[in-house]
Amino acid sequence: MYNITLIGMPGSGKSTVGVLLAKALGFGFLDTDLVIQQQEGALLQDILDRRGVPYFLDAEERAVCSVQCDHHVIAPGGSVVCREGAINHLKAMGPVIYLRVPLEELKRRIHNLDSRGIALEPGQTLEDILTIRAPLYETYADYIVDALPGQELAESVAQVLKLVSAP
Ligand SMILES: Nc1ncnc2c1ncn2[C@@H]1O[C@H](COP(=O)(O)OP(=O)(O)O)[C@@H](O)[C@H]1O
Ligand SMILES: O=C(O)C1=C[C@@H](OP(=O)(O)O)[C@@H](O)[C@H](O)C1
Ligand SMILES: [Mg+2]
Repeated sequence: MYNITLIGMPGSGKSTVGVLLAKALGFGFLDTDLVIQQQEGALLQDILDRRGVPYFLDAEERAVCSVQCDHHVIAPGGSVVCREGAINHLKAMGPVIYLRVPLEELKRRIHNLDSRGIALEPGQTLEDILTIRAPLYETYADYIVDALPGQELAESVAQVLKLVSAP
């Protein structure tokens, strides 16, 4: 079994880079946000608004742990590192790559913080969750790819491609 998982903050490019990476490698692509929505029968933001963050994270863990695939690029939500069972399931499936993007660049990229389905407790900011999650992303990553502010998407894809091979 060989899959590649991209982790990182919302807006770091897991979904956008992931699908291009899969295309370049001839792999399948799986965005686990879509699995959550289908399993829960609701949109991400609706789950968060109606059930709260802990329920959402548990639902994400259930969805991620239900994934069984081979030769796929997997793009989980940024919150996947908040549940050990979820991130460990992905780690067992192949290498994990952290797309590390500076806070200012994340803020430039995200225009819909309140509707995008981010697991923010009331009053929490993007900076707050970056502070909590950065050490988790670094701990769980097999490789880290740094994106410079303003870096072209194609360059981010090329950086990841250099790290992975297609056995
Ligand atoms: N170098 C880059 N790498 C990845 N995404 C980029 C880059 N530059 C700009 N973007 C934009 O940032 C956004 C990343 O969003 P997305 O792929 O949904 O991230 P995630 O799935 O990690 O939340 C997209 O709108 C993408 O076009
Ligand atoms: O970081 C977060 O709290 C979340 C980010 C979203 O995904 P992206 O990281 O793809 O934006 C969302 O769907 C996820 O499950 C919760
Ligand atoms: Mg995504």
